[in-house]
Parts: sequence; C-alpha cells; structure tokens
Amino acid sequence: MASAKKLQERVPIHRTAWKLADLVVLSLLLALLAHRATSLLGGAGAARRCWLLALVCEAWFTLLWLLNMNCKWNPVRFETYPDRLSERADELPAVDVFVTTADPELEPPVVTVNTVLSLLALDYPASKLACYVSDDGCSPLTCYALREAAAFAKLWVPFCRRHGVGVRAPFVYFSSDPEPLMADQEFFREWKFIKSEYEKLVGRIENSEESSFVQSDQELVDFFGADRRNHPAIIKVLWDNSKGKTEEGFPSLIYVSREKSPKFHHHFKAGAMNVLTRVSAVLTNAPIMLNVDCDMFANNPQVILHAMCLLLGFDDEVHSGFVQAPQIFYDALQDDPFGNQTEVMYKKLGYGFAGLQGIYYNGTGCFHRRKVIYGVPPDCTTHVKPRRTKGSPSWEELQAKFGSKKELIESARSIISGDMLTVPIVDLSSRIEVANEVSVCSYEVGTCWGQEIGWVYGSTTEDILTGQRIHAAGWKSALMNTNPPAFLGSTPTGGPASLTQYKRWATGLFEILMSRNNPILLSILKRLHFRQCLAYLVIDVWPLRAPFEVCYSLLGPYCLLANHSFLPKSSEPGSSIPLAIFLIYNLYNFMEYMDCRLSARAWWNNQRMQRIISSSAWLLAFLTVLLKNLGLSETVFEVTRKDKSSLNGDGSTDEADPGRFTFDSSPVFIPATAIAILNIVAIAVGAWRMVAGAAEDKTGGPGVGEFVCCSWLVLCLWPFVKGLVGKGSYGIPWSVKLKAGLLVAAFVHFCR
Ligand SMILES: O=c1ccn([C@@H]2O[C@H](COP(=O)(O)OP(=O)(O)O[C@H]3O[C@H](CO)[C@@H](O)[C@H](O)[C@H]3O)[C@@H](O)[C@H]2O)c(=O)[nH]1
Ligand SMILES: [Mn+2]
Repeated sequence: MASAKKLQERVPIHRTAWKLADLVVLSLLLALLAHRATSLLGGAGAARRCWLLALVCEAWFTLLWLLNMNCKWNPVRFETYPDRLSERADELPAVDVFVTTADPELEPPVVTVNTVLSLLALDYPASKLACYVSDDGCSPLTCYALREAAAFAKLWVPFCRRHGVGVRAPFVYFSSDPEPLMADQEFFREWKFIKSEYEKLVGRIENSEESSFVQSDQELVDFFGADRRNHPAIIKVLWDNSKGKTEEGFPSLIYVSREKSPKFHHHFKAGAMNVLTRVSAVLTNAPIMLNVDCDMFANNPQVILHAMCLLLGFDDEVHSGFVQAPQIFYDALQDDPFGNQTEVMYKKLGYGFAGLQGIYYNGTGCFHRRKVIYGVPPDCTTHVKPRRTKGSPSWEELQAKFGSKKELIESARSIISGDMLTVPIVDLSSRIEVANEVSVCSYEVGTCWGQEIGWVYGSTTEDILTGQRIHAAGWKSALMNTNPPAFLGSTPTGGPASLTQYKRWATGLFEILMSRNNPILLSILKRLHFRQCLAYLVIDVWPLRAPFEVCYSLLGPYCLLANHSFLPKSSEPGSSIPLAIFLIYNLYNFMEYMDCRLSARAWWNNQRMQRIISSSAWLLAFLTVLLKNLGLSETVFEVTRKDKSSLNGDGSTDEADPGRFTFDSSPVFIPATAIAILNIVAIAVGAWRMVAGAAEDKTGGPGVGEFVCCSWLVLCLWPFVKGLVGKGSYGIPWSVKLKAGLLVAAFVHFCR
C-alpha cells in the first residue's frame, strides 16, 4: 500500500504475572476437586450428599474460571490516529446515526435532545452525516423537542465548531463556566447568548403540556389520538441537509415512530433498530451506521474519525465488521455501589475479547458496516482490490431477504456490492412515502429481518445476540479507545432499577443460550471461532450461575443447622485448599480493581453485588426463562429509568443517600432476603450448639469453615440485613420479608 502511515495499531497487552496467578487459582481449584473426589469414596448418608453437591458446584466454578482464563489470556488494545485521516478526506464514507428512545416518562426528551445535539455537532462533514431518532413511545413531546432542538442546532453546531467545544452535549458544556476564555469579551457574549437560548429550549420542552399543543401545532396533528401501542408510522424530516452542497450547516435529522399494532410483536429495541435501518436505507443509505441509546451523548467530538481509523485502517475489512466504544457513565456514583459500572469487565474481559475475534457488541456506542448488518460475509481479499461479489445476488433473492420494496432492494444492492461512497438522495422529503412503507409492522413478514438480516430477534439482550451472529459470519470487531472517552451514558441507581436491569440482561442471555443462536452451535456450524465461543459463554452463562451459587450458599447454613460439614476440617490434610482459594481468589479480584485504578471500596461493592445479583436478578431470570420455555410466561424489555436530576450537573438526587441500597416489593428481593435471614439463623443455631456442646460427637459436625462461609455471606448481603430493619425505601417491604421468612422456615424444617 502506498500510504505509509497506519491509521491504527494493534497493541498486545502483556500480563505474565496475571497468567501465573490464573494458573495458581486453577491448580488450587483442581486440587480441591481431586480432594473431594477421593474423600467421596468413603463417607455415607447426608454428609456424603453435601460433599457431592459441593463437588458439583465447585466443578462448575472451575469451569467458569477456565472460561474466564481463556477470555482474558491475551488482551489487546487499539491505538487510533485520526490526524492521519486528513490526507484521505475524500475516502470518508457517510455515516447514519441511530438514536432509540422508548418512553418520554422514563427517558425525558431533554436527555434525548442532548444526545442528538452532541451527535449533530460532531467533527465530520455535515453532508456525510444523518441522524435518525426512533421513538417507540410515539410521543408528540419527543417529536416537538427534537424539532426545537433542530432549530437550536443552527446556533449550537457552528458555535461548537468555531470554538472547538470539547463536550458537545449542552447540559454538560453549560454546567461549568468556560473560565480560560472568559476574558475574551466577544466570546463571552456569545457564550451567554447561546446558554440562554439553551435554557429557553429546555424551558419550552419541560413546560409544554401535551394536550395543549398537539391539536394546535400543524406538524404534530399526526399524534392526535395516537395510541403508542397501536398507531400508523410517523416519519418527519426535522432538518434536511441533503440540498446543501457545502460542508457547512449540520446533519439531517429525521424522526421515526414505526407503526405499532397489537397484531404484531414489535421486538423492542431490535425491532426499532431494524426499522431505522430500512428507513435510512431508502433515504441516506450510508455504508456505516452508528447506534447510541438516547442517554449516550458523544463526549469526544472526534469519535467518528477515530472509528474511521479502525474501519478504513486495516488491510482487510474483515478485522472491523463493527467498532465498539466502551460503555462509560457520566452519572456514575462514587465506588460503584450497585456494581453496574462494568469498568473491570471492560478492561479485563473486553480487552481479552478484543484479542480474540473481537469485542462483543454492547448495544450502544457502536459503528457497524451496513453490509455486516445485511448479513454479508466478509470478503477474503483486501479492500484495495475488492472482489466484486461472486455473482451478485439476484433481484428475487434480495426480495426474499429484504422484502418487496423496490427502493430498499436497490439500496441494499449497492451496499452489498461494497460501495463505500454511495450517492445520497437529494431532498429527503420526496422519499417519506417510501420510508413509511418500510416502517409498517407487516413489512418483515416472510423476510429475513430479525434473523439473518438486521438486529436479531428473540432476546431482550439483542446486542450480544446480534454481535454473536456477526462474529459467526466470520467478521471480527475492534474495540475503540479514545481519550477522552467516546460516549458517556447513564446507569441506574437504587436496588430495584439496578436489579431489574441485571435481570433483563440475564433473561436475554438465557434466551440466547436456549436458542439456535447459542455460541456452541454457532461455533460448530458457522464461523464463530472456538475461543471466541468460550469467551461468549462467560457472559451468556450469567443466569446459569444462579442455581449453582445459590446452592453453594445454602450448603453453609445447611451444615450448621443439620450438624454436618461440607468443607475439610482444620485438622484434616486438605483443609488449607479451600482457605487458599478463598484468599487468593479474593486477592486476585482485588488486584484487578487496583490494576484498573479503582478503589478498594469499589472492589468490595462489586464483589458484594456479585453475590446479591446472582441470588436475586440472575435467579429470577433463570426461573423466568424456564417458565417461558414451558409456555407459562413472556419476557419483556423493561426500559431503564434515566434520571433527569443527573442533568442538573450537580449530581443531586431526591434520595438522601443515593449509594444506599433501596428496595420495593418486587419478587426479585425475596431469595436474597431469605438467604440473608437463613445465614443469620444458621450462625445463631451453630453457635448455640457449640456452646451447648452438642457438636461433641466427632462424626462430622460443622467446623470453622462453615462458620466463615456463613459470616462472609452475611457480610456480602449486609445491605439486605440493613434492609430488614430499614425504613421507607431503605427497608424491605413486609410482603417480601414474609415470603422470605416462609422460605427460611421451610428450609430449616427440611434440615431437621
Ligand atoms: O421497546 C423498546 C425498548 C427499549 N428501547 C431502547 O433501547 C435502549 C436501551 O434501553 P435501556 O432501558 O436504556 O436499557 P439498558 O440496560 O440501559 O441498555 C443496555 O442493554 C440493552 C440490552 O442489552 C442494550 O440494548 C443497550 O444498548 C445497553 O445500553 C434505549 O435507548 C431505549 O429507548 C427501544 O427503542 N424500544
Ligand atoms: Mn441505558
């Protein structure tokens, strides 16, 4: 290749010490298994059953450790050099940006507006960008807010470009004073003017009463009487940049509320993304698509350029089927009290994935090649000499896959042929009719949408599922790291919202495992690499971990209550093995947090949340999917509430202590509450028996190990112990306590 300077560089991360530690833990686990297996040969009765159960659980933990080791073994990161793109400006492909929103209550329009404004103002030729917003809430307020935002963008985008504004989401920019530039009178006047315009915009959005303006506003009449679950498609071009020839101005903005009907399943976010894919195909048809959730603003104006380094920078495009930015949060609480900031997961597992077939798709902050979404397998030749697809697909073939709309098939054909510089449509409004036709519910009937094409249906964790399908087609993916971070999003706080989110993820993951798209089948039948398959399993088995972990956490209390033991006694030869595992495993984990420059507190919070999540959210997800497979229930996508208060900039929330665990009467809290109570009861009973000397017979009553196990669990479940006596939202509701109490009583009865 002529151009000498590489746009990207793949940098392996060395981790020799970590690999040694990996092996140490693995050998200890194997030693424990061996010790158990040999001890099992003797023994009898209930005690033997305890050991057998422990053996099964520990075998599972060992398997998990192996899966994790595989995933973390040789991590890489990618460096990107966007400056070097300037020589290749005419090669830059167009990008269609997709934003999804679903509910104006849970996702306030101001949040979406900020996301959209940050995207419209990105450093990229405006004529090559277009922004599509999908509104599953069919809310006139959202549409109105976006229209007003487009008007404000006329001021905002040039302002950002002129002054090189860092973060282009107005709420972040205006939350602090631009001190160094204050001296510049001219600038300061402009700054104050734009700030007041932004405040007026927020005021208009927040104070508008739906009922008052829907009927009076000509452009919003379509929403009059529309029911969000049953309405025709509404598509509006809020800003059309296609007519302007210059690089000036700002990208087109299109509002899409797809048709909904009770007769058709709408497939949640995956369904929304597929409609956006089709609508954009008949309008701008960019070969690259960026997708972000409504609460993820662009935090680095150069994100698209960084992504282009990875999309254009390899000799072969197979290396970057998609480019994923890490999910990082702007409203993250100190020390991650709810264990949902996933920073260590990204840095350890994510980089590990990146060293295999590539990072998983995370649903937001991701650039896809459109042809990848269209199910096209990677070419084996370099893109310098693109291999014109071996006999390009016939019209009939395309029709069967993409549906019957002529304009869509034509656009798909150009994408499949590998065209990176498509000719855009001039005057988007002229195509609204066509766009409407591809947004109706019935369009997908009998086509491949949601299966081989587009976002894959059948899981509430559509991102992992869709990413798996892409890897299974043979593509690799690249992890994009930028400084400052590319996008920042919001993460839920409080017990109910965090656990609901974890439950939804785990539900979706179990749906993936139970489907024909599970990674094992994909690796046998398709082109998912074997080690990538094992890496996916680390995530996909989240819900399966629940029964094992819950079972293991019941062994301690069972032994204390029934006067048995499941761990070797301190006098026995094997007793140091579990102790060593306990210490080294926790130290390993702790060091991972240190390595990621997080606090000890963050480590403790996360390791504690791990126990809480597996015995609540994951367990319920496990049961839900079992019921679903028996045809007894349905899984739904419960949208996470985005806190508007985090937009105040000062992080103020209504709750006195936002990091403290809160509860509601959801069944998700029952099992963890029960386990907390049970362990306390067990410690009390065990201690009483010790004092009373009833454990004197040496036949295998509990030892120190069982007490340590139970105490450790009580520590992990401390938020629940506090919840037992807490008040208001900090207290566990009586209905939950009662049900948990019944479970405990039943278990105690069973032990006797
Ligand atoms: O019927 C629906 C439901 C949700 N959404 C959108 O989906 C996005 C994600 O929903 P959210 O409630 O914020 O879920 P999170 O758990 O925060 O999202 C994470 O997990 C999801 C499922 O794995 C991924 O889709 C997301 O990208 C990822 O950020 C939001 O933009 C929603 O507006 C829709 O468009 N239609
Ligand atoms: Mn979200």
